Amino acid sequence: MGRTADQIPLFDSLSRKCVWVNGPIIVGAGPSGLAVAASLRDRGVPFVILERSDCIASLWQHRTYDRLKLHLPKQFCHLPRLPFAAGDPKYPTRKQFIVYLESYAKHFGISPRFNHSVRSAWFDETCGLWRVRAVAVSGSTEVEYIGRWLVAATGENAMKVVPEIEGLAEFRGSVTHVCDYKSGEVFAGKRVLVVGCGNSGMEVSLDLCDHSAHPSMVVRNSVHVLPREIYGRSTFELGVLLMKWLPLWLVDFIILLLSWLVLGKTEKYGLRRPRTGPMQLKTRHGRTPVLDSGALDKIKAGEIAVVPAVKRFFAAGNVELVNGEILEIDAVILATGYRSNVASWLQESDQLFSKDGVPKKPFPNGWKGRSGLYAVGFTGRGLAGASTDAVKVAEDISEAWKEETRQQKRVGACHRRCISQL
Ligand SMILES: Cc1cc2nc3c(=O)[nH]c(=O)nc-3n(C[C@H](O)[C@H](O)[C@H](O)COP(=O)(O)OP(=O)(O)OC[C@H]3O[C@@H](n4cnc5c(N)ncnc54)[C@H](O)[C@@H]3O)c2cc1C
Ligand SMILES: NC(=O)C1=CN([C@@H]2O[C@H](COP(=O)(O)OP(=O)(O)OC[C@H]3O[C@@H](n4cnc5c(N)ncnc54)[C@H](OP(=O)(O)O)[C@@H]3O)[C@@H](O)[C@H]2O)C=CC1
Ligand SMILES: O=C(O)C(=O)Cc1c[nH]c2ccccc12
Repeated sequence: MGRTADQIPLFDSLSRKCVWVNGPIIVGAGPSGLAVAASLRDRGVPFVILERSDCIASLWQHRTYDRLKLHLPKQFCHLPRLPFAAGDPKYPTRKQFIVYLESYAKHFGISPRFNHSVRSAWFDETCGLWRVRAVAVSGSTEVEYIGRWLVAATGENAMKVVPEIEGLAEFRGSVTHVCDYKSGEVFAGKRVLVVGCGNSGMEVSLDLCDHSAHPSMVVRNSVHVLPREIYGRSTFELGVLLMKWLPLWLVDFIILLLSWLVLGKTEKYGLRRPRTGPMQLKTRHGRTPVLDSGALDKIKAGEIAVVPAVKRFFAAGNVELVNGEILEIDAVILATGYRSNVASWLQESDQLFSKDGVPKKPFPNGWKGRSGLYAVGFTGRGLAGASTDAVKVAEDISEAWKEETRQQKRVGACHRRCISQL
């Protein structure tokens, strides 16, 4: 591991090492971690990024399916200070997005410490510093990073949600969470139950159809399905534009009217709409509407069956639904969502985060805690929300870092806080 003057090992033992970081410690090298790092680099502030995986943007590299594309136009998905290449399409593919993020990291000279899984982080009142313990995934080494600022950038998708459904553990066929799904190829000819009808459940069901599998999709609740584009214009872009002039309820009214013209009544196909409009649900509750990329046509054609909630699975390979119907199935794909893991590693007394691992204060106020704690990318607003957070966090840390650096220079070049030994 390379050492720079900003990261000085304080003491080494066989299994534990202490590293002083003259700048923020960023946890997570996804788009949020990269965005805040780039914004800090721009302001001349040093940092360390700790990443549990072996690459940047591990969600996109290891935990997404082959056919995935950004579902918002690229101008809403780029990170601060570096837009997508002009040659990239309006909706970059997963691969193009990864290439963009790799070049982003290279452009800003960002080299995260990979295979470093943060297990705990707490603020040590005695020295006024954050103490962040990471385990090097390859071996038994534990490294403690110590610094004045901590940025949580581990994302809203750090852990898969696996529901507890009776009989699921005994079910004889394959059970996969969508984060391990790559393509429908391996399911050709199989009857597959897709649990969940968010963007993942809908697109995986479509992918299964395209690979000659037979999906049934569980829809247990209401859901907003919108066309990805309305008459050639991104629905999201239209929503953002209208929101500049009109109240949210009116924006929703217009979007729902246009969606009805393009898609027809989704209720006819078992996709009941929530009472609250799609943009209100997204901005107030973080519930993303489905931006349809072709699944609805397959539902209309009967190639994707919409079914109600699951009551229980049977070991023999069938499933009972809440309406009493029994389906024979070969495999289950859980498209049941994700959650934050912040509560599992961050101990904080001032409670920037709720017990669910997301900031308590709603956007745009959830980015700053006390004692040098920050959050980037927990806004429920995708990549644009992460970029907004990142710029604010970098500005704030940069001011504090410059002030501390000036003070240190005044006191003497080598002045450093006293750090207790482990
Ligand atoms: C399938 C999918 C598609 C999406 N598509 C879009 C889209 O088109 N447009 C849009 O705006 N948003 C989209 N989103 C929203 C999504 O939130 C962003 O795309 C984005 O990846 C979030 O970036 P992030 O850095 O906050 O989190 P992540 O990308 O999840 O990155 C967090 C990083 O932190 C690391 N990490 C976690 N815990 C630890 C730990 N304890 N120690 C060290 N490292 C840790 C992880 O390994 C990961 O690399 C999508 C989400 C999903 C799941
Ligand atoms: N760029 C793109 O094209 C894509 C973007 N994404 C994004 O990734 C994020 C995650 O999306 P996604 O993976 O779809 O997760 P979501 O959290 O959006 O959806 C989870 C789905 O699972 C359902 N569910 C959860 N538990 C159960 C259960 N026990 N029984 C039945 N249904 C259940 C939920 O239903 P309920 O509403 O009733 O809780 C919901 O329909 C979103 O922000 C999404 O926009 C995802 C895929 C593609
Ligand atoms: O894909 C996601 O998770 C997003 O959060 C992107 C997004 C932000 N605001 C929206 C409004 C409607 C549809 C998608 C999004």
